Amino acid sequence: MFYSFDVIGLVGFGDDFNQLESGIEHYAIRGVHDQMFMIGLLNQIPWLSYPLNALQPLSGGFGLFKIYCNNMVKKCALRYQKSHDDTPRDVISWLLKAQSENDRSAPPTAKALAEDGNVLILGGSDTTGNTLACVLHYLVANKPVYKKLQQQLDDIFPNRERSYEYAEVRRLPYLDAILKETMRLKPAVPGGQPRVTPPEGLQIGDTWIPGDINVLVPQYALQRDDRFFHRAAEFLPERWLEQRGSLNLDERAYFPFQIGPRGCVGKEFAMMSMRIFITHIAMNFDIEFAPGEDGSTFDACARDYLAIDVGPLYLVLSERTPL
Ligand code: HEM
Repeated sequence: MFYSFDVIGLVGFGDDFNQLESGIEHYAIRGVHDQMFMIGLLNQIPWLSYPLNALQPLSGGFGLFKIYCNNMVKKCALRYQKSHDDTPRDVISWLLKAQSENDRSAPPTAKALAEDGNVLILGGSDTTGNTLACVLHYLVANKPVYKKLQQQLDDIFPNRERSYEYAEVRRLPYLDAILKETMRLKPAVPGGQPRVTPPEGLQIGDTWIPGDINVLVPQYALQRDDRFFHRAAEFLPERWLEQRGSLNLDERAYFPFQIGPRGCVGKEFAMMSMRIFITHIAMNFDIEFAPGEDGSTFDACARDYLAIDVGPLYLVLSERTPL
């Protein structure tokens, strides 16, 4: 979790949350986590979030998070004003550049830019962090899968870290199959996001939905449905490889990043960040459940707080012997 927040802080603002280094959860992130229940609830009642957000004392820890992000956006603006860098190294500075060039993709106001800062950190952190925790859980619970991944990495990188190249990792189908299968069973946004039907209403198959109605299509339910995925409850990375035809009955029911114009803008970045994390762990460490841990509570207790919320998972990592 610390990893994903630090990475998105760097990519978003050019400044990380220093969590990996300090080992301490940043106060702004703790603010978000303390209010996950409320964030999940308000996702179902969107109109209520506007007055609550406007009243700073009611928005509590989440308010602190927003203040922190707004300050980071201002810091980026000062830095950009000084440098007018043509090739900035963080997303907010790219948006500032777009604003200064009157590009049509630029956020129209300072408030919109600040909102982009919040959404970027929220969208790019717990999603990736919780998915990675789920990947580790499935890998430890499915030893042969982990061993096979380690073997493939050893074959490609005979000198491990010294020969590591992301371009090779990107071309590793088995790794992507593991990530895809994890996101099928534990999608980071499990309950879907609300959409409004067009004013004239919508006919879907035999079902008529009137206009201006909030609808949700929950990834979690569809991606575990036996009508679309044979042996849907099982973790089977092979379903994305050699057994694709026999195990995946209808892949249109798979959409962990959503689809369409409001789908995840960070999809490629998320995949890259997760590939890098998992491959470094697998190359360098063997993993076991910690004494007293069997992963069952972690597996059973994931909750839908807009992003998936997973409990603690206690693992022991031991350094692998050199090749
Ligand atoms: C495993 C990782 C991730 C998953 C599964 C995921 C999933 C999603 C989903 C399902 C949505 C659509 C929400 C909706 O329907 O309204 C979304 C939106 C978004 N995601 Fe991701 N995401 C991930 C990582 C990231 C990362 C790393 C970033 C940033 C670099 C990011 C940035 C965003 C943003 C900004 C939006 C809002 C897009 C908009 O409203 O137009 N996401 N994500």
